[in-house]
Amino acid sequence: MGAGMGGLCQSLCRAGGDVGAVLGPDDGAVCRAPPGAALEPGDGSVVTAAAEKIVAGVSVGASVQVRAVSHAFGDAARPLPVLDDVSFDVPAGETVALLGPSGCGKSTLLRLIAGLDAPRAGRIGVDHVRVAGPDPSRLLVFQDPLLLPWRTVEANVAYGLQARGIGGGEDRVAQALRLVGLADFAGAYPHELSGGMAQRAAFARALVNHPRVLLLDEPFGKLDSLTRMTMQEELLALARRHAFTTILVTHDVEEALLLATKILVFSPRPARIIREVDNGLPFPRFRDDPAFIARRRDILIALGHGEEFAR
Ligand SMILES: Nc1ncnc2c1ncn2[C@@H]1O[C@H](COP(=O)(O)OP(=O)(O)OP(=O)(O)O)[C@@H](O)[C@H]1O
Repeated sequence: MGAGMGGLCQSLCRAGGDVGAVLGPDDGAVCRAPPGAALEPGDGSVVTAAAEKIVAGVSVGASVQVRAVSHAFGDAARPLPVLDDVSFDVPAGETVALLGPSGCGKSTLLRLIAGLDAPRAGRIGVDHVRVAGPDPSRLLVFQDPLLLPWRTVEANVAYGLQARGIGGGEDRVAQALRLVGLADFAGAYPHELSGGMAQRAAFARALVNHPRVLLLDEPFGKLDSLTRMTMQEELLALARRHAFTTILVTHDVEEALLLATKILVFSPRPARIIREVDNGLPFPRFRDDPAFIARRRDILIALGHGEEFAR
């Protein structure tokens, strides 16, 4: 993704806010209004302001509000509580990392922000507008690239646009492939790609939709450590240059510290935020920086690791 990323900010950035209720500042109240219902006046102005910025070419990510979100699977007789009163904000253009034990509820939270499921309690907003369902401005990228094996890279990336009936997609597809450094592999099939290239294609498939919020669920989890480092650097460059908002689920504390401006540490299921780390380390960040090491130790201890493993 390093090459060819310049000059694409305008194309990546467009209005894509949901039409729904407005979320206010940290009121934390459990939402009883149906999705799409206005909770407070003034919703239109937020979207309009964002659209104006985008037209002016400044643009970019959307802010995300998570307010008193609780969620459970199962039914009333046998509920499986997964999220417990989770609240946080992600300012537009920033990267927040979610860390926590396996099975605590991180992916569930991403799915709720994506609008694939509705929280049982609480509210989620994008630019203070309530999330009422999935939207191409908020996209998930998974650990597994999930490419369609019978389609070329280009056709995989174009798939979402075609499904939505968006014409003139060729330029957008070419742009997205350039952005992730796969321009020369547009005609390749997934089986001809390395793991890293396949994951780049998955990123291109998201970027072609001009997302304002990228939801990344352990996106580098299956890559070897060197490819992983390269992809981390490339994601960082991409996110910083284009300023989309990123919410990253990872098990890798160093990855969180390298990429995120804020790190949220969750308890075992049902996930509660047990530690919030403001990661104001300047870029470029170095793993051997004493401040980096201190934060790493702090987070590992919050995750329940003993002193000897936290060093
Ligand atoms: N659709 C579902 N129906 C029932 N239970 C589910 C569903 N999705 C997830 N769960 C359960 O919810 C809990 C949280 O799952 P989730 O995938 O959100 O955890 P996670 O923190 O992302 O885990 P990991 O880090 O291992 O990926 C788990 O106990 C899981 O079995």
